Formats: sequence, C-alpha cells, structure tokens
Amino acid sequence: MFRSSTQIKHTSYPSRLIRYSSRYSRALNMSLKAISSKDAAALDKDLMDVGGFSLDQLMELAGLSVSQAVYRFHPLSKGKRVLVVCGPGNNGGDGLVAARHLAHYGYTPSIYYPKQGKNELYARLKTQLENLSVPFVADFTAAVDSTDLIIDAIFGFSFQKPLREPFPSIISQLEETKVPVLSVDTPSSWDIQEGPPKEGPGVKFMPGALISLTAPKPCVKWYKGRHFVGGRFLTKSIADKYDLDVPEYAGIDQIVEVGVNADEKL
Ligand SMILES: NC(=O)C1=CN([C@@H]2O[C@H](COP(=O)(O)OP(=O)(O)OC[C@H]3O[C@@H](n4cnc5c(N)ncnc54)[C@H](O)[C@@H]3O)[C@@H](O)[C@H]2O)[C@H](O)CC1
Ligand SMILES: [K+]
Repeated sequence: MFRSSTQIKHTSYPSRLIRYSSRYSRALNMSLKAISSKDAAALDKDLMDVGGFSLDQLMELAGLSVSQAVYRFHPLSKGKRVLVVCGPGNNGGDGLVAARHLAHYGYTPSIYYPKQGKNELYARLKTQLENLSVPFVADFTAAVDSTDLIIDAIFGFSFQKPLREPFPSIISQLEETKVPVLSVDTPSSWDIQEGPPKEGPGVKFMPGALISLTAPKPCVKWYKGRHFVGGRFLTKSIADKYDLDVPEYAGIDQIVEVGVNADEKL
C-alpha cells in the first residue's frame, strides 16, 4: 500500500536542482526542475520500497509514455517503420515496452539489441515481442537505412562515459543519420550532468525529440528539440521529497510536451 507523505522518511535531499522553463512551457504555465542521476536512482528506489511499485510496473508506464511520445512526434502518417535501439539496462527495457505498444498501435517496430541485459524481466519483454512477430535485427546499418524513425533506448541516467564497445559506432551512425531520432530519458552518449561529449562519437548527436522520464536530467540544458516528459507515476509526496514538479498531464495522457530554455543559466 502507498504511504502518505507524512510517513515517508526524508533521509536524503537532492544535491543539485535546476529549474527549466521555456517560451512554450511558460505558455502552458509549466516549468520543470531537473534531477541528478544519483537522485533519479534514489527516487526509483523510493517508488519501489516506499511507493509499492514493482520495476515491471514502472518500466511499463515509462515505455507506455515513450510510445505516446512517438505517436505525437511521429504519427503513423509519417511512416510506420520504427527501429528501437536497446541498451543493456532499464533504458533498453523502456524501449522494449514501447515497441510492444507501438506494434499494437499499427507501427512495424524492429529491435536492435546488441548487448542484452541479464535481468529476467528483459527476457520476458523479449518473449512478448517475439509473440507479436517483432523482429530482432542483427545488421544495424541496414536497419537504419530502412526505417522511418529510430528510438534511442540505449542509455539513460546510469550512463558513465566513456562509451564502450559495441556502442561507439552505433552512436556515430545515430548522429550521422537523416532519419529522425527520439531519445529515451537522455540522448545516449551524453554525460548526465555535463551534456554532449567534447569529442568522439556523440559530439554532434542532437535527437529531434527527447522524452524525459519522471523529470528532466541536468544534461537537458544542452538539448534543442521537441521535449516531452512522461512516467505518470510520480506522487506529490515523492515529488516534494526531491523538490520536483509533478507535470500537469491532461486527461488520460501519459506525456506532457514541454520545452527547454536555451538561455537559462545554471
Ligand atoms: N523512474 C523512472 O523514471 C524510471 C526510469 N526507468 C528507466 O531506467 C533508466 C535507468 O536504468 P539503469 O538500468 O539504471 O541504467 P541505464 O539503462 O541508463 O544503463 C545501464 C547499463 O548501461 C551500461 N553502461 C553504462 N555506461 C556505459 C558505457 N559507457 N558504455 C557501455 N555500456 C555502458 C551499464 O553497464 C548497464 O548495463 C532510466 O534512464 C529510464 O530510462 C525505468 O524503466 C523505470 C523507472
Ligand atoms: K537514451
């Protein structure tokens, strides 16, 4: 059962909180604070230990949000083929969940999953996709050349530079392709605090859309493009503990479109 805010122990506080607002978000009367990777991991743990959620549930809601952001950014009329590039952690898991929802919406997803995580949850998500005849492809270059949209679900808030194999060439292809890219939680290869790498793969990587989960990460300061927020499981008590905003979701939406003020100073 979920505990009320008064029962949550305030044992740790975010070390660094940054507020982002934009012309667009101001128009919606909305601004959002960012959360560091350390606090994002602690918040996830709170949602599970205190909030009563399982990882499956959080990932399902995160992946559902990703699928809605895809539908908004790249509706079926723009092309049904979606290549989902999945990394070995939960960011990759969000991509697997999103692919399942996209298949049900009428897209034709395919998955590139070069380093599969060991968690049995990922194996179950993979089975669910296989049962929908969603292909797992081996040739990344060919897959990029024959898709209408790419979902970057490679790394999220646990990414630690530098990039290890086999990801450098994957990131290079993502930054070179003309195919639109939607990144899940962070543009993969970007440092969570410090943004795009100063050299090497990822230096020019700027996805056309980004969906931040729960709250933007500090690297969003460097991001220019369409920005969504999802993960509609944040409660007021946990948001207060981490000094975050609960996004103003409309109706049954799992996402909110916000913006980033490039002029905002940290
Ligand atoms: N509350 C939420 O918002 C939720 C978000 N979710 C998603 O989970 C990710 C964070 O997941 P996590 O498993 O902690 O980490 P990552 O997926 O970011 O990556 C870990 C994975 O990647 C490997 N790795 C790290 N750095 C490198 C590198 N330089 N080169 C190669 N490989 C690297 C590492 O070894 C691990 O295997 C969050 O961003 C959201 O997308 C949850 O789904 C639910 C709740
Ligand atoms: K990502």
